[in-house]
Amino acid sequence: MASFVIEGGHSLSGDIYPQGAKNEVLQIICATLLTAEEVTVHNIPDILDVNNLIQLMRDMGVNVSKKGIDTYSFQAANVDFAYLESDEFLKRCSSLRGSVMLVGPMVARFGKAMISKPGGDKIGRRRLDTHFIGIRNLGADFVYNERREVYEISARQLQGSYMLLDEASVTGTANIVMTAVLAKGKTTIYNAACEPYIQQLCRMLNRMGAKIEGIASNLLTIEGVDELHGTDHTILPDMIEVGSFIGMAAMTKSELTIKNVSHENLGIIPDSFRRLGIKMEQRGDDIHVPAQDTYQIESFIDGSIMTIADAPWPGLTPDLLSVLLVVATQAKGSVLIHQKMFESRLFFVDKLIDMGAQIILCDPHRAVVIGHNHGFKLRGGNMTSPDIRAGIALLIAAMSADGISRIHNIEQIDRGYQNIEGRLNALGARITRI
Ligand SMILES: CC(=O)N[C@H]1[C@@H](OP(=O)(O)OP(=O)(O)OC[C@H]2O[C@@H](n3ccc(=O)[nH]c3=O)[C@H](O)[C@@H]2O)O[C@H](CO)[C@@H](O)[C@@H]1O
Ligand SMILES: C=C(OP(=O)(O)O)C(=O)O
Repeated sequence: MASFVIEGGHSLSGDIYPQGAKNEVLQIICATLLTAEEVTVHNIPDILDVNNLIQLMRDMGVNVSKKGIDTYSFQAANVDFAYLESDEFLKRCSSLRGSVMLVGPMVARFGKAMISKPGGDKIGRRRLDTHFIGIRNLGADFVYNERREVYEISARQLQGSYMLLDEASVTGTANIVMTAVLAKGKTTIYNAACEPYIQQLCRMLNRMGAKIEGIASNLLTIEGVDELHGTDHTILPDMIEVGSFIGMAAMTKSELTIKNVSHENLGIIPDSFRRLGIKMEQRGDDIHVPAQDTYQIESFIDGSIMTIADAPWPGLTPDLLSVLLVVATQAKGSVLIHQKMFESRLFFVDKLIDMGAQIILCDPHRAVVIGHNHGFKLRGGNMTSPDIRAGIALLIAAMSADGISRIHNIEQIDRGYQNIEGRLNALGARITRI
């Protein structure tokens, strides 16, 4: 288990480029299984989850070539079915959440797939009902193999269907879309997730020959086609990284320019930070955050205390609530952070409380933060990162704190943030990996 040692109290300054979006690239790589032709993907981040998925694709028999610093091509002319039956495959799948999205493309193109419990953050229950029900609606059979603790999925002829999803699941929608593109006839998915990740996936599939309408809405219509072709695709900048950098700048009183953010795909993210009083300016496609001595949390128009809550897109992504929470600890004023989707994502606040933050954890979903207005600095601490976004939030806390902090289990951060210490040290941070 690697750790970061952080010397707090240093401001940052300069330009930072967000990496490609982790949650988009996981979908896109899985989708390359839908064609025997070559698919080239640009702006792939060099992060643990993605590298694990690329290795998994290679082990499955996909021809993967590195074409440039962040460009890979994938050609799934053949897939090694013996490997898919192996314990090794199932073990690898259980190390990352994104592996669940292999099911849709495998069933659609080859008529069979296997799935064990996928990995990812341990942030509460993460059910797969939406995936299973949706893919079953298209005609696939799921059989549970008790001995191996896996589902074996098979389909002879997938048939398009109407479905109303029980929730707007991001990976669930991606999986169903990837199954439906090769099913016979028309599929309608209502209450579909519509994050930029899904929009990007649908646009790429259309370039491959799929017929998807309703992109960016929660009503997708898919006319099945017989086969798909190769294409080129560029991953969007990671909106969660963009938000993390906005919060980091405010918390460490830094002046940062976040470059090439793809503003039109950030949705409500910049405004959510503005509600905490953080000033920022859009300059072309960059976001400039000036150094700020203070930022004051807004109240609602009726004067009541601000609530920041997650919601399915175009609502606020749950993946930024940990960062917003940590940033609020040094704001002026109070805010209720309401994490509606996940039930174990707020427990990391104990560590912030140890560092001197004023937070009341009301229940597993809600925390009230009373900001210090920079009047009292957090104290450096010794902590373990429980999940990827708590990890980056703790890193931000440590960078703003007095003294030295240690964060253990930083593999959680490495899952989704590329060379984070190198990029932040170049701006003035003092972070050492040990
Ligand atoms: C690899 C990947 O892409 N992971 C992302 C994906 O995970 P993932 O696709 O696994 O998450 P889902 O969208 O399925 O659901 C996330 C959680 O929210 C709950 N839920 C979801 C929709 C809804 O309308 N109501 C509701 O309560 C679900 O029960 C679940 O507990 O989307 C999550 C929600 O944006 C993000 O946190 C993850 O980073
Ligand atoms: C929860 C996340 O990732 P995963 O779904 O891969 O666990 C995340 O990216 O914040």
